[in-house]
Amino acid sequence: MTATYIHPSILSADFVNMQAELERISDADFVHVDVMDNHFVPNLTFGPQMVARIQDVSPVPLDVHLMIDDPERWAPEYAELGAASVTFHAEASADPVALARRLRQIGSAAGVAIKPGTPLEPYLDDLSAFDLVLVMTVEPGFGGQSFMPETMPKLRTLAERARNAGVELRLQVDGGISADTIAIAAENGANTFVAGSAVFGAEHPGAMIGRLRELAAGHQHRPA
Ligand SMILES: O=C(CO)[C@H](O)[C@H](O)COP(=O)(O)O
Ligand SMILES: [Fe+2]
Repeated sequence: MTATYIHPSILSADFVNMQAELERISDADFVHVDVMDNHFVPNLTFGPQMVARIQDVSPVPLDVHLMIDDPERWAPEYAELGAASVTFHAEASADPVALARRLRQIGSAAGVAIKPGTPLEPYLDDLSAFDLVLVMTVEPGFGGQSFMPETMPKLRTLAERARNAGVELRLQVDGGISADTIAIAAENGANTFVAGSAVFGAEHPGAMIGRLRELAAGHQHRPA
């Protein structure tokens, strides 16, 4: 059975009590850290200094999601501060393959993200350049939005292309993932699940992480 990974998004955490919030999700595989610059998306979170402090105190490794312009300028900083994976948006990058190579050289896993309306085709021949592909299941910018099922064919195509090419990829979904939607994403090929409001809004985040993991594992993608 392929591993499934649950990444709570701290976008839905209490920013003033970040260390305590990180402790609440210590059962997770990774913590998903949304960096927004108010240019690439109409929202603003934090930058490298805050992420470095999160890296210092987090009980689980960091999965950084950069929703920023000019990732060539900034993404390497997040790899250098020790993030386990750094994912930048294809729409914002001048050369996604070159940037992924740089991130790997620094020592982090390299991820590329695409918005719901962005076609997959330009990247399908370069899958081996990446460790992770993030298919956004909402328009990036805000937590608490509804899952967009129309993104699922892209995920399925990606899963099939990666398998046919023999490329081991983490296929990540982000946006609207909950106990109601995780099964459909798993069935369509996702193995790495970001969940913000579903985890931090739960009475017991650890129990919700366990439940999401079980649901994902029980609905794994079956190749056609
Ligand atoms: O990248 C993001 C938004 O752009 C967040 O990771 C995502 O929205 C998580 O929040 P939720 O699970 O509540 O949808
Ligand atoms: Fe995210």
